[in-house]
Amino acid sequence: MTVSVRLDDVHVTLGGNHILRGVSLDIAQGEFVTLLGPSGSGKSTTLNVIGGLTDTSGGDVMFDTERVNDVPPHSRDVGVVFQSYALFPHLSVGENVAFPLLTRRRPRKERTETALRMLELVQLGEMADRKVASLSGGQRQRVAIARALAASPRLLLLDEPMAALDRQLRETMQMEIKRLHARLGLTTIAVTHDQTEALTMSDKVAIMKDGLIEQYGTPEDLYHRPATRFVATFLGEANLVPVEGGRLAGFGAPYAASGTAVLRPEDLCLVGDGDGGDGIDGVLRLKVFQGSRFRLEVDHPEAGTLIVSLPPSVDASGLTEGGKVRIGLSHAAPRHVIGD
Ligand SMILES: Nc1ncnc2c1ncn2[C@@H]1O[C@H](COP(=O)(O)OP(=O)(O)OP(=O)(O)O)[C@@H](O)[C@H]1O
Repeated sequence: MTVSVRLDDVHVTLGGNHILRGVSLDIAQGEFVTLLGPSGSGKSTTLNVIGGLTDTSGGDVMFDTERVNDVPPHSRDVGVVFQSYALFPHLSVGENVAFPLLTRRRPRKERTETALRMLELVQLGEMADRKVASLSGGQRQRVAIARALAASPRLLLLDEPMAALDRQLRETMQMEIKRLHARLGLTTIAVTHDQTEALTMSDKVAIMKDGLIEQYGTPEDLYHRPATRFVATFLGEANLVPVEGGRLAGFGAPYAASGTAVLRPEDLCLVGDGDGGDGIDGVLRLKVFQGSRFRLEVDHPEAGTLIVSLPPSVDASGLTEGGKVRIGLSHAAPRHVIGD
């Protein structure tokens, strides 16, 4: 059975430094949650607190209704995959996967059968007898996941599991881990500093900054309704445009609240000459074709430098750097404002 996890006002002090300063987090049974944030924000420390590798100096760590602060790591039933994979190079793939069962003194037959089942789960069923040293990075990562799952943990923790892989392999593995999660329904908590990875894999994302959770929600929530400037700019590209007197600076569009409007590049569009006056004239500073979109940077005296995303099918041949470009708000643009 998998568990729900709750952190309630968790504090951690290491080497005299206050590293976690009151982290609270609610993770439902079967959810995939990612801790995302810049280097040093406390992501790994939070994961280690959940796994029992780091002691708390305050607050509660709950698995379902059980307080686990004083439960040692090996008694928490947690599977962990580290960035380094930490596999044993002198053992075969199958022996690596079976290792957690060996330490639990399970009989040989059960160890071999479970290892094979776990390897099939990560599509390495044929590789049980191979030496770890002969595997690619992506295969090693799968072995590490199979090993973490072998002892039927109640919870899976992934600490930057994709960091050592190249980009293409990382994207493949993100989808594989997501499929595996959908199949097993095991509560999973991952750490990453890669925002695309967080958005791709997670039911919910916790954005961390300076030992605190800045915002916790679904990827859509965080992207469309960031609570702070930090979240708006950390997760994807954002245009932060002032709203003064109920009007969006430059554009003049009416807004219900004052503060700073968050406009994603895809919330802006080109306005043609025939579309009437609903647009602002800016100067095109940069035009880049990125395959899935054109990315424009447009300077406007009141709205600032705006990043605009256009579909790749748009005829952009008439847009020249240094020339004038008229842009407006797309119909679907949300009117989201953050207070200052
Ligand atoms: N054992 C320790 N003693 C003292 N300070 C520590 C210790 N472990 C971590 N820290 C500090 O705690 C802070 C948070 O570290 P943590 O590893 O949790 O951050 P992170 O968000 O996972 O960063 P990264 O993405 O770089 O791994 C950092 O400033 C780090 O230097």
